[in-house]
Amino acid sequence: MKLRIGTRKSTLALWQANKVADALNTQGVETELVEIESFGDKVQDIPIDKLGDKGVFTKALDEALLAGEIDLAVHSLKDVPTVFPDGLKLAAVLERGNPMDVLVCPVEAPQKGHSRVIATGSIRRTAFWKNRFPGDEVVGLRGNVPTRLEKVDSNRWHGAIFAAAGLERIGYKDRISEILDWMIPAPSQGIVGIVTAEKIDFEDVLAKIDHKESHLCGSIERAFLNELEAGCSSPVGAHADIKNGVLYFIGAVLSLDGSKRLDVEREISVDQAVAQKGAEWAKLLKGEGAAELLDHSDE
Ligand SMILES: NCc1[nH]cc(CCC(=O)O)c1CC(=O)O
Repeated sequence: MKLRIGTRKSTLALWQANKVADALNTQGVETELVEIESFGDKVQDIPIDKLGDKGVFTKALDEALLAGEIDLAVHSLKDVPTVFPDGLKLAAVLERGNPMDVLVCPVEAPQKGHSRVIATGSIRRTAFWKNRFPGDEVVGLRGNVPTRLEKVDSNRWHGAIFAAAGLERIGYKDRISEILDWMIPAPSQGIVGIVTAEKIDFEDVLAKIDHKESHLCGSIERAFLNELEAGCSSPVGAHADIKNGVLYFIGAVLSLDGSKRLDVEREISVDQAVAQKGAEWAKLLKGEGAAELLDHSDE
């Protein structure tokens, strides 16, 4: 058996696909990488949230799975919509990397100006930043990780926000200026996910490489996002973490401008933790008006 692993072509995507290949090879399974370009990679100059449909990074790989051209697709799980197309599923995840958001400052001192300028293409990061620093200006930023790093240096903004995992994976750990430990990460940030067809004959080998705790945390965070009918470009943060048999969860929904914010924080025993808990906790925020906050986010 030789499994065909579908991946996007960015350095980060290839690192993640190779990580899955290594895990499978360790189980004695041969693999081959199939590189596929996604819509989100082709169109680099339009903000992510303006590209339309959910799944701008996943659709081309979904289609290849459904057409039987690949056996599995590897994604940053945070880019994967919470609802799968018919016939596909999240089959396994690797152990989570660093889930945090971080600030990268330019190599040369930032430009002087009236207010600090922070760059990010993410609606969630913008809302969290504005919530904490309402006086700062936030400007858009797109492209893959190396492109975004070049832009920070050439524009000399005060900083730009990145996922720590993305930087660490492709050798830019030393560019991290500050860990934003107050910012709640995107649901599933730092998790590599493996998507397959619903029915496959290599379920047993995926079960062996699946990291159960990361899978559980990611599923709870995704259920939280799904219950809010929100996606990866919504001002929603969620993070679950397991320590000594206890699962700690924090989640928040913000208004686009960061001026309003609803939070939920819970601790439960891992024995009681199921994906559905995320939906339960999202319902608590809906009861406080989360849906209305998000409604205004689509404009
Ligand atoms: N939206 C792009 C994206 N998708 C996954 C990662 C990083 C890896 C991860 O979070 O798992 C990144 C880069 C970033 O947000 O800076």
